Amino acid sequence: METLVVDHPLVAHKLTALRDVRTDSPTFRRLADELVTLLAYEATRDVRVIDQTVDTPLARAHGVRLARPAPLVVPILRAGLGMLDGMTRLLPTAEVGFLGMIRDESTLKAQTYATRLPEDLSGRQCYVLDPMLATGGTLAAAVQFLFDRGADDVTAICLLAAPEGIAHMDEVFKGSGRPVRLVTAGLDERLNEQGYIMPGLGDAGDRLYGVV
Ligand SMILES: O=P(O)(O)OC[C@H]1O[C@H](OP(=O)(O)OP(=O)(O)O)[C@H](O)[C@@H]1O
Ligand SMILES: O=c1cc[nH]c(=O)[nH]1
Ligand SMILES: [Mg+2]
Repeated sequence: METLVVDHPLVAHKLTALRDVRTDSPTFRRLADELVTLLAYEATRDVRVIDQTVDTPLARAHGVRLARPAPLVVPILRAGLGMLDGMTRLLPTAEVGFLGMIRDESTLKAQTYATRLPEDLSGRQCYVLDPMLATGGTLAAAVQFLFDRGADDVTAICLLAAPEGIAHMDEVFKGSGRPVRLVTAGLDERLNEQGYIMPGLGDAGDRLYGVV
């Protein structure tokens, strides 16, 4: 998987604050929101545009506008919802589809419990939002779901990733002929025995929305 770890002091500063066990839920939400906007700037570098001219008060200028169909942003519930506003602030004309997925904490297998997306995703650029790429089971299932509906261009935006998750994505999608990109604020060392990213930031969904 083509992976970009965004190397920027503001991203590193916000990620450090996000990791801090003392960061409360309102602050965690704000930091996740700010971080995704910075990551989205890099993740949308290849967003499709078409030429357009515009009349300034002085003359005609050549520019671009976003191509159609509009990009599709797909937050993975629940934790990915914490990244949606930051993403659509940068890409206000994007459409939004929803995938509800949960990882069984004993088997670490991902289960899909909700889907609300267009049936046909041919020709759509898709941006998957999920703060954590741990074993990669969740992201692999999400990307496969989008491919099955015809998407051929998928970029995942994650706040943190583990090497095991990236390796899993490489394994699942190698030779698929459909490239998957990852843009992340940090690539951590490893997973622990419970499948948590180390040093990580804990359970992103719980830190955003409370322990369930
Ligand atoms: O790479 P994986 O090993 O599959 O783990 C990552 C997934 O786990 C977390 O979701 P969780 O299952 O905790 O659901 P939640 O967002 O409702 O908290 C996280 O937001 C990812 O979706
Ligand atoms: O570290 C992890 C791994 C999976 N899900 C999380 O929220 N955090
Ligand atoms: Mg969770």
